[in-house]
Amino acid sequence: MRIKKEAPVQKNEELEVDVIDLTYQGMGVAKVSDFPIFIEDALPGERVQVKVLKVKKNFAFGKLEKIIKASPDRVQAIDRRFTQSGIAPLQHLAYPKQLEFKQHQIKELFNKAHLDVQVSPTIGMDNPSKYRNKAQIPVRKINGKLETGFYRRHSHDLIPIEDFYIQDPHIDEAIIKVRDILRDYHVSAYNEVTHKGCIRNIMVRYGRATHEMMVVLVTNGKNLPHKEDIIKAIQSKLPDLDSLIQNVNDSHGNRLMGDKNVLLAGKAYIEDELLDTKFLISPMSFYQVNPIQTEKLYSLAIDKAQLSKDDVVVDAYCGIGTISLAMAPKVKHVYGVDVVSEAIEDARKNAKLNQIDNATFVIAKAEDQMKKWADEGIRPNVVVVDPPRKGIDPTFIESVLEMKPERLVYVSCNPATLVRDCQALIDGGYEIKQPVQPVDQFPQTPHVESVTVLERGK
Ligand SMILES: C[S@@+](CC[C@H](N)C(=O)[O-])C[C@H]1O[C@@H](n2cnc3c(N)ncnc32)[C@H](O)[C@@H]1O
Repeated sequence: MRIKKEAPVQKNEELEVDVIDLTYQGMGVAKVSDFPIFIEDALPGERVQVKVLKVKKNFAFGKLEKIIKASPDRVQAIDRRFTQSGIAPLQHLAYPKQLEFKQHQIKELFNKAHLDVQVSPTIGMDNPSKYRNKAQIPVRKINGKLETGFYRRHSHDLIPIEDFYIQDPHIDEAIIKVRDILRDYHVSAYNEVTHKGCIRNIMVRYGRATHEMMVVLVTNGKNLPHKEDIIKAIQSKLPDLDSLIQNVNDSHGNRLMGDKNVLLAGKAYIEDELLDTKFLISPMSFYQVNPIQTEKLYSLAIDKAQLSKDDVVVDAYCGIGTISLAMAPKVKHVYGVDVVSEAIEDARKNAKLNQIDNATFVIAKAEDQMKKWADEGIRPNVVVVDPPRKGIDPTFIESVLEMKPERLVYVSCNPATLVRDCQALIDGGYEIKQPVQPVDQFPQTPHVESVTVLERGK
């Protein structure tokens, strides 16, 4: 007979504990008889008083009530709401320590997989705030008023916020202006319980190099009351706005954007520049959110690819062709693939915009297209991957092993899937000889970006 094990802590219990670690989500970890308690805002080395909020089978969540002994790495938090909303959950950790935490996280995951891989110190920012070039801000009604802000973590309760701390201030300013116009015209905010109300969220993109700006009003259905007046008011309050778009999203659930875009004013895209290359960016296309660090990240990826004039490169998960087009002038041909059709349409336009004629872009799942290219006999010397958090598909790895590129440059935003995929590539004969290089794309948050080079063994 199995005996049900009791958790050693109970809901609402008050405890004094030592914080021993930080989770990959940036929460402090304490243990009571080996049972982990995750505590927001607590740092390793601290002794804290916590109140147990929730007890699950294998762990509990605790609320930090009092810091009894503070870590020397603790700094004054800018605003409690940035932790509550998850905008900047590491704001209380000194920036150099955030960089160490990110390096350590990657190292630990490789160690756990018994892979002997070196990890270099994280490349950080001189000014680790106000860096984001994109915001997607939820809109809700609070106390009868349309508000913009961010959700409390693990909930859909909106906390009104005007200064988002990690976003370019031009974006914060635009959101306040648009919010006030929507209030003036009594446009309703979306209510996800009743599925009624008009504005679901406001997306803003800002080109750091070009200062071009796009505002997207995401609406629950086609109707946008007082459309013409709102367009005029936005143009008057944001005279330099380059693109105003309505995105229709009448889906139930958490999808941020719908499939249909209606151009309200200006262009259907904005332009920006990275590494002396120009890019058109449509509302649905992925574009890295920290342009200063992106240049460092891509320069590293390009250097580490050791490109030469006769090389054929595959850039998988290529988005609007950022890496492909920065590499194209150095090689014979680049093949890019992405599953989002708008991104590939942008990539093709971006090739023309930069007078690049040695890049081919395909709309497909990377795993399907790699197999097709392998079957067609395409044999790249270098494969670059920059996948979403879930990493690369096993069938993609099979095609890499068939194509036998000399190098695979892996740009990763999730060290857990990076390590899993590296393991599969190492099993297939690849080696990691150079240290993995983390680059801090998301200061004040626990997100970790890195570049790893896998070389084909002899
Ligand atoms: C992290 S972004 C990288 C984009 C680009 N390399 C850049 O830096 O701008 C990941 C990209 O993968 C694409 N994507 C997601 N799943 C995919 C799949 N199965 N096959 C191809 N592309 C995919 C997304 O559309 C997105 O553009």
